Amino acid sequence: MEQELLYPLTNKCRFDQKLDGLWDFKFDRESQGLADNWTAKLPDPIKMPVPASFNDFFTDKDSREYTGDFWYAKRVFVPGSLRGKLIGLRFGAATHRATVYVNGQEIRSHEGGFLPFLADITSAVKFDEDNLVVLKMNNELHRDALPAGDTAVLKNGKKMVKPFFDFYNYSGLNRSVHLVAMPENHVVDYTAVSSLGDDVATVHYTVTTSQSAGSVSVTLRDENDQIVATSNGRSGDLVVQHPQLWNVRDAHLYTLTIQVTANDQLLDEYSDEIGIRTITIAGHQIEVNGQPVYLKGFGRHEDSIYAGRAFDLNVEKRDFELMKWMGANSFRTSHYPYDEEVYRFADREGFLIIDEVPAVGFKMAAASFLGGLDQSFFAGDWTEELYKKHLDQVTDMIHRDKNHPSVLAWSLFNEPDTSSKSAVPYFEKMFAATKALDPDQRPRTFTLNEDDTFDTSYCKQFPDFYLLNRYPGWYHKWGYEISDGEAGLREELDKWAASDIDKPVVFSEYGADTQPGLHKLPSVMWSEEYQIELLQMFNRVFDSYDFIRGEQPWNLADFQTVEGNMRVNGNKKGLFTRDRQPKEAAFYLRQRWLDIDNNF
Ligand SMILES: CCC[C@@H]1NC[C@@H](O)[C@H](O)[C@H]1C(=O)O
Repeated sequence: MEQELLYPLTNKCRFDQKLDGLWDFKFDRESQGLADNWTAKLPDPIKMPVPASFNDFFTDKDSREYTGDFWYAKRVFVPGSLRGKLIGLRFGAATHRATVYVNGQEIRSHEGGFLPFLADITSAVKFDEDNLVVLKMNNELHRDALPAGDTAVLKNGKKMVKPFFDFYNYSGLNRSVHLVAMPENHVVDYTAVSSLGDDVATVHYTVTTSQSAGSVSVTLRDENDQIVATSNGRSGDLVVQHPQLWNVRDAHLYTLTIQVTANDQLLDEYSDEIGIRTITIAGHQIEVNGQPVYLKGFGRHEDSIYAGRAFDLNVEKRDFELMKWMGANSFRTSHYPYDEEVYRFADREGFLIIDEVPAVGFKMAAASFLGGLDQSFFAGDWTEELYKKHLDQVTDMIHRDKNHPSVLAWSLFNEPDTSSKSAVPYFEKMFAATKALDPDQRPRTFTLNEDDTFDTSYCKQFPDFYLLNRYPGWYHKWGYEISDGEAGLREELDKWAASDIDKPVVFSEYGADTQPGLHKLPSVMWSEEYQIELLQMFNRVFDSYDFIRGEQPWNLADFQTVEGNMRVNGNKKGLFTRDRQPKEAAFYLRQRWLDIDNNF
């Protein structure tokens, strides 16, 4: 569990320099790098872009599919003007695990490929010189790690991942690396939680500093840079008269500035943008500022050609323009926390985010799709170790993202196997352990997969609202049989309706693989016409039940998956192609969403 997760910035007290660009890179097929002292020098390295997944740059399959240890190295100059500060390297994401060395000294390790971590290198750094930064990384999948899978050893001795999920195991330094410097006595973390009155808002804040010395003052400025509230102390209330509330697709942000001073000297300053809003679940309504909202959006992936899972500001900008064009107002960070820049986009654009940890593949049946076993995942002997990593990553996700107004809810699993009682103890522990992590007490949930229905799931008691992943018309009752698919879906929803459950239901996945440009009249599966027919079926069902409060088809865009006889170079359920151009269904769904008000 990380202590330092604040987003890096440069100001009169702090220094932040991105180390994006070409790093030295080398596979370590024999896992000999440590023994051969690669922490001092990578022998015969190649150049590798950062941020990027290494996989798709290569022209040979052994390199693209490489599984095991691999190394990065870069010489980093540290200016002498930073002397006396904490010097750190902040990694946005190292997928899936890394150990950091500086000038040959081991600094720290980190497990989890989708959340940041800070390596404090103060003790190892040489000022006004180049410093050798080296990472030893590994991208194997295991049942006791997130995301879940296996790593096989082929007869030729080469390793191969066997994911229990379908997105490609893109690996590497997928997000930016920053050289940062902060005062020894600095702001480590802050929280800001809003409550609303009659034309007034109160932002209750807390500030954590690395040392108890010094006094803290907090200022809040509006969009015209006018001070609207101030307070002193490491916790307190900022009272804002006539607040400009953050609303869905009508975002207003404030700048919160924290200063730490001693003897009239400024020790540290940290600023961030926050939104004044509340999130509540009221019966079967999801409410923002007490107003019901209807979620229109997507499951997504951080995925694009060339750099794989790398965060790419250009792709993110295009994705937001597409989502706005569609009339969307939300998305799920399926199936892992995204780069921080994504949440800042959503804060500015007024999008709601369901923030998800990579607790995906917790279902052996998924593995059986890939030739695995078919048993209850949570009966496995790996769950104790898995739980520790899972809780660690939920804790860090909430710690990192808790101050974003865009974050609506936390998704603690994607499609876990809850059709066996063996899941219940794990869920009881996880939901109990995470209840108090979010100062804003946002709802917690998980997606119920195809096999975990109203009748078969043993874990319906846990989520604050429901996310349903349902695939009639694609994975079963497909093609001409889709009418039975609709009937079956209605039968299940009738049970939800007849039950005493009074919580919102959001459809978080549904869709059909669609080959762009494939047309057939009458339709056939994989045709553009069929994708529209499937969406029309689901929309008829959504419009029949008032407790359905959101629709997020799978996926915004086509994305890369493992090879398989059910995949045509990736998952094609996108409403847009992988190069972000619309399929016919995008025009159909856009028309529907433009007619549905955000507060419907
Ligand atoms: C029936 C499971 C559907 C599955 N759900 C998780 C997503 O990550 C996959 O892409 C999606 C699919 O297979 O299209």
